[in-house]
Amino acid sequence: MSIDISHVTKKFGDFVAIDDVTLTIPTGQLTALLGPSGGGKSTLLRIIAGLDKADSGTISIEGVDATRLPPQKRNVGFVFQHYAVFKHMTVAKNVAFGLEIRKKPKAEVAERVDELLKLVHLSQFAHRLPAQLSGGQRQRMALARALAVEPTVLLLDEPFGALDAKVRKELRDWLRRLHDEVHVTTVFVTHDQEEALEVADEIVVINEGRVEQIGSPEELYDEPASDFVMGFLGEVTRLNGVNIRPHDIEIATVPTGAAGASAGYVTRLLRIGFEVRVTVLTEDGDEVTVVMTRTHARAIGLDTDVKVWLTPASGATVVPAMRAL
Ligand SMILES: Nc1ncnc2c1ncn2[C@@H]1O[C@H](COP(=O)(O)OP(=O)(O)OP(=O)(O)O)[C@@H](O)[C@H]1O
Repeated sequence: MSIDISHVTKKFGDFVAIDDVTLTIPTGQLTALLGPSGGGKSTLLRIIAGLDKADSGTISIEGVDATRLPPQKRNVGFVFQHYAVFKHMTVAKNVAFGLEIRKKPKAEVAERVDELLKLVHLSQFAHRLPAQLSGGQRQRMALARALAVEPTVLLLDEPFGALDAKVRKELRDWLRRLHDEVHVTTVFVTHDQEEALEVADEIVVINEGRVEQIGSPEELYDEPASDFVMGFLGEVTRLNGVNIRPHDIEIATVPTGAAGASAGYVTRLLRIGFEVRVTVLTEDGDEVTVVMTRTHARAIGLDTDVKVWLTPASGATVVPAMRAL
């Protein structure tokens, strides 16, 4: 069972926001939709939720054809970046809302709200108003509210986007742990590669309305299918017509005799903590970035204007360069 998206296309006027996307999102996993701004991630999430209608194609959720179902019949919970909370209701009432409109017995609602507030570590704030919570606490409340009705699928659109870096990181760890406890199929949109790499079981890279690659964080990082994916999931530099990660280049101050070594001169050395970022202008005219430890740079006597030889480290990920960096 899963979310099956088949040949979905969505246009806004002449603009193709989602271009014939076919994709299976596995049950019980945490899947990230990752890509640059405007790539179509939110549109695809809204189509899964039923908030937007695809022009063509089908969506099935856990074996049920949801293509024509309204959002409230899809059994999905959502959380958006700026979540609309009921400002005049306490945290507990906000979480209870979905259950109360479904006319669940009072005792059952109270029990479930208690359980959910515990899960999101907000029990002591049950009687506060949302305005008396921090941004991170408010997003946790939003998640409890979305989980209250036991959705089959939880959809999160940049849920931590508006929070500062430290709180984002805390919530990210927390979301991972929460997911390990409840295992509800979760799809979240992010443009932050670090967030996706840290949290997701599976990442779907979306660009210009199309799926560029699907895989685990390791697969995407180690075996990117294109220079776009490689560049989006980490830093890249260009050496001899291939894209390569700066820490995957070996640098020597004496000729190594290795086939395909590129000779050049160090033009800049920048020390950042324990790392050194070295810029090398090769004889072929490439400006290459190499990242290494300070100790290593010192040991080989690296400095500006020193002549060096660059080779890809063995086992380095390299992808033919197709477009400008
Ligand atoms: N209601 C709309 N009317 C017209 N164009 C739209 C509409 N909604 C989205 N678009 C366009 O569709 C494209 C995809 O938008 P979408 O919000 O899905 O991208 P995204 O990948 O989620 O980006 P972001 O990270 O910036 O939210 C964008 O170019 C956007 O301008």
